[in-house]
This record gives sequence, C-alpha cells and structure tokens, in this order.
Amino acid sequence: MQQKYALGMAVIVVIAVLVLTAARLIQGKLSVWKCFLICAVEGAMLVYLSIQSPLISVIWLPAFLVGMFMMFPFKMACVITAGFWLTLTYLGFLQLDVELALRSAMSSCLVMMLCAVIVKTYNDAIMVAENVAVKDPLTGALNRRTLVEQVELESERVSRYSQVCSIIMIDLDNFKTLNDKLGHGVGDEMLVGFVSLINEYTRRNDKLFRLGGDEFMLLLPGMNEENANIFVARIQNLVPSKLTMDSVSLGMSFGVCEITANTSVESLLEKADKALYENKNQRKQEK
Ligand SMILES: Nc1nc2c(ncn2[C@@H]2O[C@H](COP(=O)(O)OP(=O)(O)OP(=O)(O)O)[C@@H](O)[C@H]2O)c(=O)[nH]1
Repeated sequence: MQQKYALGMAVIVVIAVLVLTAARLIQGKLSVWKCFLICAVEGAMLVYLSIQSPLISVIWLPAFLVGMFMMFPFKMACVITAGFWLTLTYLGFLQLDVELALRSAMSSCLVMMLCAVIVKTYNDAIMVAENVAVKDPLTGALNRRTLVEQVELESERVSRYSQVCSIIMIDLDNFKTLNDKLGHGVGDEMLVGFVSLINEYTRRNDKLFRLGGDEFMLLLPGMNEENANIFVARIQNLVPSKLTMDSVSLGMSFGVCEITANTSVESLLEKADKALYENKNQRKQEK
C-alpha cells in the first residue's frame, strides 16, 4: 500500500515538473543546459517507473523523444537518444524475458527513428519559412523587412560601446537599359552575380540587403567612413570587370554614411540616400 502511495506521489511530481518545464520552454526562459538537467532527471524517473511496469514506456516514450529532439541540436539529441535506447534495452533484458526484451528494443528503436524524422522534417520546414521571411528569393540577400532591425542593432552598439559601423547605399547604373537590351533573364543573372560578388568581398558579419529592384544596402560593422569609401572604390572597379555580358557592363553608384551615436535610423538612411544621389549625378555628368 505504502509503495502505491510513493508511486502515485512520484507520478504527480513528474507531471508537475513536465508542466512547469513546458511552460518555461514556451516562454523561452530555459537554457539548453537547464533543459538537459531536467530531461536527465525526468528520464531517470520515467525509466524507473517503466521498469515497474514496462507498458508505461509505450505511453511516454514518443512524447519524451519529440521533446528531446525539439529542445536540443539534432546531433546532440541523436547521441542522447542512442544512449537512452541502450539503457532501456539493457534494463529490458534484465527485467523481461528475452523475447519481450527483443520486441521492446526493436519497437523503441523504431519509435526513436520516427520521432527523429518527424522533428527533422518539421525543423527543416521552419528553416525554409524563416528564410522566406527574411531573404529576397531571387538573390538570397536579406530583404527590406530586416533592414531597420539590423541598423537599429548596430546603431545601439555604436551608441553604447563606442563601436564603429558604416552603411553603403548602392544603386546599379542603367539597369533599365541592360534589361531592355539583353532581357530580364540576363538582368536577373546580373543581380544574382552582383550579390555573389559582394558576398565574396565582404566579411561574415557584414550584411547585404536588397531594398528592391536594383537598389542594395551594405551594413559594415567595425568599418569607419574612410575605410568604407576605400572598400567601395575597390568594389566599384571590380563590378564592371567581373559583371559584363555581351559588351554591356554593370556599373554602380554608392552613398556612404557612418553610423553616429544616438541618430535615428531614418536620418541615417536619408543621409546615405542623399550621398548616393550625389554620386549618381556626378557619374552621369562625367560620362
Ligand atoms: N531583371 C530584373 N529587373 C528588375 C528587377 N526589379 C526591378 N528591375 C528593373 O530594374 C530597373 C531599375 O530602374 P531604375 O533604377 O529606375 O533605372 P536605371 O536604368 O538603373 O537608372 P539609374 O539608376 O538612373 O542609372 C527597372 O527597369 C526595373 O524594371 C528584377 O528583379 N529583375
């Protein structure tokens, strides 16, 4: 009788911890290591309960596994799951007769693999959806929606930690003529080529946004206005030499602006836009 009460209490504790964990997870308040600790404690308790009655594992195993694969990076979840399966199988052979232990090992292996496949498919779908939300589908550059957020972030770093950061507005020259002469397909290829060229010559923490049409913006953390001008002059020479099709070369105009402390995003973008407009006019007059 006393054992039954103890078991009942253990079940209530496990359920309470599970509910609490789920709530904290949904609020995004649990770190990976806390999740790991809670999972280890709950896993141990559940293994103990299922040894008392092997049928219980049939009920909790799938949910436990899905939770594991959702909380941890995929490879880590696979390793933990494999360890878990070995423990369960070992305990099964100790507690059950050979035939039942074998069946249980095979079934739990199958359930684990299925859970891994389901969660991986779900995670991949989420990644695709996230990419669609933040990236331009043609070139893979970041889209306009993410721009304000990223400039605000860098602007805060400049204001708080005295870091430097520059933005460069870019507009391709005579893109309409290029489209008219060579067709929109070639125009698209040029846009994709332009983005790969910029990605090739920028660092990993630099960000390129496509604002629309043939307009782009580069965000260069750690670069002051002087260095941004040197960088852009290099790119400006590189673009026509690398992106030429049927003797039509791609050209670009630019406007550089260094982010200054406590300046609104709107006025920064306006400043860069003005510099771009002046550069474009100057280039047109030089021709
Ligand atoms: N191929 C292609 N063309 C596009 C795309 N988006 C916009 N465009 C074209 O890009 C051209 C941009 O026009 P503008 O910037 O006004 O003209 P521009 O010839 O570059 O003129 P300047 O900027 O003054 O040198 C338009 O003809 C648009 O139709 C796209 O995704 N693919």
